[in-house]
Amino acid sequence: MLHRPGKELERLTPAYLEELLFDDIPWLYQMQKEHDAFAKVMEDRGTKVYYYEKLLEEVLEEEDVAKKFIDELIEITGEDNDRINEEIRQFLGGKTAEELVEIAISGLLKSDLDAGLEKRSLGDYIQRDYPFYINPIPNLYFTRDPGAVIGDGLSISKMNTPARDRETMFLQYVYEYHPLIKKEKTPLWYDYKEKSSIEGGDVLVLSDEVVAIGVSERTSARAVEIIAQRLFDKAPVKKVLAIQIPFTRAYMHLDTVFTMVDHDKFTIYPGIEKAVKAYEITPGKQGLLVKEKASLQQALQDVLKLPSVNLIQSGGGDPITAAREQWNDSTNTLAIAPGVVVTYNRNEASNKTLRSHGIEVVEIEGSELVRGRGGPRCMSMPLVREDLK
Ligand SMILES: NC(=[NH2+])NCCC[C@H](N)C(=O)O
Repeated sequence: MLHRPGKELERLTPAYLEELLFDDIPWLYQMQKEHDAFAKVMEDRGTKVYYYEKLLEEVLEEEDVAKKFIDELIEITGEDNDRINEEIRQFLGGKTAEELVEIAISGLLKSDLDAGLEKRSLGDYIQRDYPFYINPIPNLYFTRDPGAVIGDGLSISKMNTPARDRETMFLQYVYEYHPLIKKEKTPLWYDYKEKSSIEGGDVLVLSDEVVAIGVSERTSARAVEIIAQRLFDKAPVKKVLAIQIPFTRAYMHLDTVFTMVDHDKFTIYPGIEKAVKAYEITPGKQGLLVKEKASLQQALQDVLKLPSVNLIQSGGGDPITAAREQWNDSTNTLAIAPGVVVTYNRNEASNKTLRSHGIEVVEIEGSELVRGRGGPRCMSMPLVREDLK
């Protein structure tokens, strides 16, 4: 599942970059071209691509669902002013499903609504100096993060920052109402209304029995415990590998520094190797058993029952190149088959290293896409994985 970047990106201004988790403003026209090419690369390899916005639109064709959606949208984005909320409700109620989705993603400008509104209450006169009633959500094209399919179930993330909350609410609607997801057969591993945060960029399904989860700036140790217990109870998952990485913006999720590229090969940003800690979690008689492992490499060998694993360092051996390319998502590879990954073409040294280890590297252009700080893996959410055994 992908989301084609849209008007929400054009609502970024320097004043709101940080709050909206961006470092720069992309050029939308070019970005969409890059994104279309990304989708095509996957389709050419036999992947069926669904678009988040389309699925949501299909769900909102149903009048009752749209009504509930509008109520919830107002509840989570809402103003502290009942009359304005009522105006927003009326305004959104008159929109088609397609228009509603567009507003829910790209936001609602005060100026779109305010014309003709007569000021009555104190709250009408005094408002926060902010252009939106509903925020744009420019991070939606990182579909990896609001959820993760693990086994035959779905985890809907509790995001760490308010800037991304609404993305998970969309996923909840798709889960709840879209026939593509057979809800009765799809257990929910995590719910976006829970307290402890977990984001999909930290969830790496390593096999049908092993899931690695990053403990990071975005995902808490507590969330890992909660989801691990549920997976042990109801999924075929037997082991969870918790991988602790430094809590910092440059690598907000595990998949910005570490991804799986083949059955026994991983790529890792060398700048974090010393700081990484790995813990093996298994079900015990009274709760979870947690064991600290000697190294990440050892941990991977053990949990995957492999005689050896290869950690391929990104950046081609030079620390400056590695750090620069990590910032541009060299390590955020998307494996579309064992030993075949999609990456940005700009990360020349890292791509070359992957190739020298026998990995097939499918390059895409990403000069605009990269500005949101995410690569091919962040920009995709696998719904169904083939059985590779
Ligand atoms: N899976 C990922 N690494 N996603 C990257 C998300 C980047 C996004 N701007 C954020 O900070 O949330």
